[in-house]
Amino acid sequence: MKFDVPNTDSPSEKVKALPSKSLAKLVWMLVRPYKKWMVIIFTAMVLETLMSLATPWPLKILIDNVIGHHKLPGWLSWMERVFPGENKMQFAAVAAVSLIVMAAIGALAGYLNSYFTESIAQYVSNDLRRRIYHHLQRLSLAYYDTHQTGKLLSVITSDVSTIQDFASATMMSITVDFLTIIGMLGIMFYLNAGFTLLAICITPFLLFFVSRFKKVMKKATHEVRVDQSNMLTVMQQGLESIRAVNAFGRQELEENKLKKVSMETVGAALKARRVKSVLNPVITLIVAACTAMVLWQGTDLVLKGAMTVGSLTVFLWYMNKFFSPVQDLAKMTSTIAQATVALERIQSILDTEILIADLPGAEDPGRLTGDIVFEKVSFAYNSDEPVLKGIDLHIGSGQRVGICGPTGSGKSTILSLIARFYDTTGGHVYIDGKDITRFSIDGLRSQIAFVLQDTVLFYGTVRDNIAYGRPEATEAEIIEAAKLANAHEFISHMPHGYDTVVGERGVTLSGGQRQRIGIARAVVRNSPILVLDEPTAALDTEAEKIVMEALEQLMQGRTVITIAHRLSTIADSDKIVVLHDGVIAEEGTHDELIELGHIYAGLYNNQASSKHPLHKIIS
Ligand SMILES: Nc1ncnc2c1ncn2[C@@H]1O[C@H](COP(=O)(O)OP(=O)(O)OP(=O)(O)O)[C@@H](O)[C@H]1O
Repeated sequence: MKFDVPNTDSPSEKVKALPSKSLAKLVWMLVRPYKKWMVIIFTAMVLETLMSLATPWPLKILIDNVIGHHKLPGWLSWMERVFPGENKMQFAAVAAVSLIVMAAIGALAGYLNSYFTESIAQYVSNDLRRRIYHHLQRLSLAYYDTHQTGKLLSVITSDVSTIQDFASATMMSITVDFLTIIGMLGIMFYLNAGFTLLAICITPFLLFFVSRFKKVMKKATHEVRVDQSNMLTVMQQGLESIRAVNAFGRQELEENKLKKVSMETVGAALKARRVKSVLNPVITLIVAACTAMVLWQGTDLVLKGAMTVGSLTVFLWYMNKFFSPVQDLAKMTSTIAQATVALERIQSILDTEILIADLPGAEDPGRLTGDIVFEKVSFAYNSDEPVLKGIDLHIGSGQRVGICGPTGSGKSTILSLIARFYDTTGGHVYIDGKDITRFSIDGLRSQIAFVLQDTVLFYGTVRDNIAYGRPEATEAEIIEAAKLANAHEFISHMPHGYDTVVGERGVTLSGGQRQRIGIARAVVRNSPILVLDEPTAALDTEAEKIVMEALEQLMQGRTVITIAHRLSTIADSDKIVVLHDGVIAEEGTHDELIELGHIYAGLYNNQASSKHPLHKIIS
């Protein structure tokens, strides 16, 4: 069977509707594209319920009208016309056939029900995963300063799969159970109103139990999920840093960390289990007491001739079945609690405002020339600790500016502000005379290329890694970029050239080779502003020389801002800025600063003679 899948290919459209105000709204947003399927599912559920409700009636007819001697009820009098005479086995045959027909209709409805429910569950979890990831991709870096990746991963994987299970299994049975309860109550009233009231009287007690336990379950479930996330974080960090763990021989420490969080998860899960285990026996006892009452009183009625044996049998069947959906609903308390907690955790991510967002009317800047002005710029990661204090700086287009200063003086922070990884807490940054907050973020960042201390290689081919700077780059552009970056030669010697897979579990590259791929990536991006954050700091002299040659090619015709501890790297810059404690302590060309004979001069001379990195000397 093949059905059209609703087109939900553009999560960005939906994400615009966020933040979602309530869980119900979030659920509705998720299932809305599948309205047609929901109608099919609901119809199938009603049919399935009707067939299940009708199941005991052939038995009643057999007991009362075939084996017993009661007259057929009015609505079955047509059977006497169709099968005249005393051959009651024909009635039995009709009852038997009707059982099969009902089972067949029920089975078909069940098939449609689970087919579409499973489909919705799969598509909804796909939408949800993509929606969360889409949102995470656009959250400000400040969000990641306070949220661990392991916890976010656990939401995208475990919480989404909890919702999927809930949507495919639990939601369906809850609806069927509700429909069954309503249908049964109607028929039971028809059979014996008194007994039915007995069942109804007990229901509020059951619901009271269920709701009391639901609260406890939800709390326990929440604890379990938090502990599971912690566990994932510990494992992720332990495995990610496996080299450091081995180098320091701290395997046991890492195992103990896992042991601790793992035991906490077990503890929280056991708390939930205690609550869950009490619930079922209580309900089973109540149900048994109720059934015993009907059995006792019902037999009395049958003996007095006030009720037929068939009716009592059917009533008991319903009674038993009536409590089973109620019992199911109670059992589902924990599943519902898990789904609610999962949705809440998902919603807490989706409701996080994208801290750095396009302002209304933000425009694509087009090709910038790269004239950058910092005007009284202040910044603090935490409101009480300013990192930059009133920075005034002009970097002309095509200029090369070097920034140096002791560790923690705010050098990288200045670069982050240019690309709007963070927004200034005071003052403004202008590029080409326009406040950068008036540019669209994507447009602004497309004008900046970064080469950082350590180039991250993504799992994929060398070609893809270079094209990461601009996916539409042609093969010729990629090779040209690699040549400019002094990378073509070593790439050509790799087992599959540009098709060699690198990154995690791919071919391992040396630091210098990685940097040259990073430079090729920046060349391909071809943006007017180039940001170099200690691109050669991790390299030995030989590798540094090759990378510097490549960088020289890359810097041609661009505005370049370089952070360096090794002052020789920035000595020939058009301007050198010395940052100290969040303020610009000195500014000028190398010669001017040497002549000034102050901080820079002292450091340069010291470094030249002792080769000590700047930060060690200053701090
Ligand atoms: N994401 C962050 N959250 C909170 N504080 C931060 C964050 N990043 C940096 N800082 C703090 O801001 C200050 C400036 O950091 P920054 O990375 O800009 O310095 P830097 O001069 O580039 O240092 P380094 O030379 O070591 O790279 C430091 O005190 C640092 O601890």
